[in-house]
Amino acid sequence: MEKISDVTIQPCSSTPYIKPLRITYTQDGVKKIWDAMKVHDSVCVLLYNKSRDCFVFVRQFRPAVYINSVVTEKQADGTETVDSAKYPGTLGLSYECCAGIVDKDCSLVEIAKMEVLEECGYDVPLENIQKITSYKSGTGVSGAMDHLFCAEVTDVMKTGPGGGLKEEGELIDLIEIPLRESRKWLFDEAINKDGELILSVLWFYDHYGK
Ligand SMILES: Nc1nc(=O)c2ncn([C@@H]3O[C@H](COP(=O)(O)OP(=O)(O)O[C@H]4O[C@H](CO)[C@@H](O)[C@H](O)[C@H]4O)[C@@H](O)[C@H]3O)c2[nH]1
Ligand SMILES: [Mg+2]
Repeated sequence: MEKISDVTIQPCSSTPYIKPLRITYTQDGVKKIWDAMKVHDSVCVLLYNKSRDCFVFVRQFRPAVYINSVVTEKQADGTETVDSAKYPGTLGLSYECCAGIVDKDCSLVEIAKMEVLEECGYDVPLENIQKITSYKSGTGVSGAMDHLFCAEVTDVMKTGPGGGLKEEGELIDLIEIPLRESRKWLFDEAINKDGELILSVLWFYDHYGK
């Protein structure tokens, strides 16, 4: 099983955000091919606002969520289109913890702090940010590391509007979910959520005995 050799990695095409690759290798004497992706590692921060006993999440339009929620139509020139009258943009809205890619030369917790300020407008002291865990995500396709944190904030720490970096085209809504309503909300399958949000909130219940 673990006898891997002759590994090669070849690019298909590449962007600053993702790099699709074809990997060939020999496993237990059998030649194999696997198509995968290099992506950035990421940090993800569960925000709990103590002043109002609520979680603070972000809501964004995620193109990847959208195109995987609709039926596409193949055009004569080979492109695919989506009938947006039939499939509204709401299908691509996703609720997530504040999160960002690890693309700066500073510590993970410092990146977490920056993302909280950029996306949610809270200036949270580093000592209020605690590590939950790190794990491999998307193991079939990317296998990047996700580093999960939890930050306790108060209304006093809210120094800006959040909403993401306008110069990078980010458009982010802040959504507050009261702790007392969160269990039902967490398992409402009609609401698109990232798995790291569910994991972080379950950790919160366990850690704080809620
Ligand atoms: N991906 C991408 N493709 C583009 O074509 C593309 N074009 C521009 N961009 C820019 O990249 C930046 C990405 O923003 P973040 O650093 O905040 O990262 P997120 O997209 O929020 O992703 C995080 O949160 C997700 C949900 O929890 C997790 O799944 C990820 O692992 C986790 O990293 C933005 O400035 C965006 O304008 C693209 N980004
Ligand atoms: Mg983000």
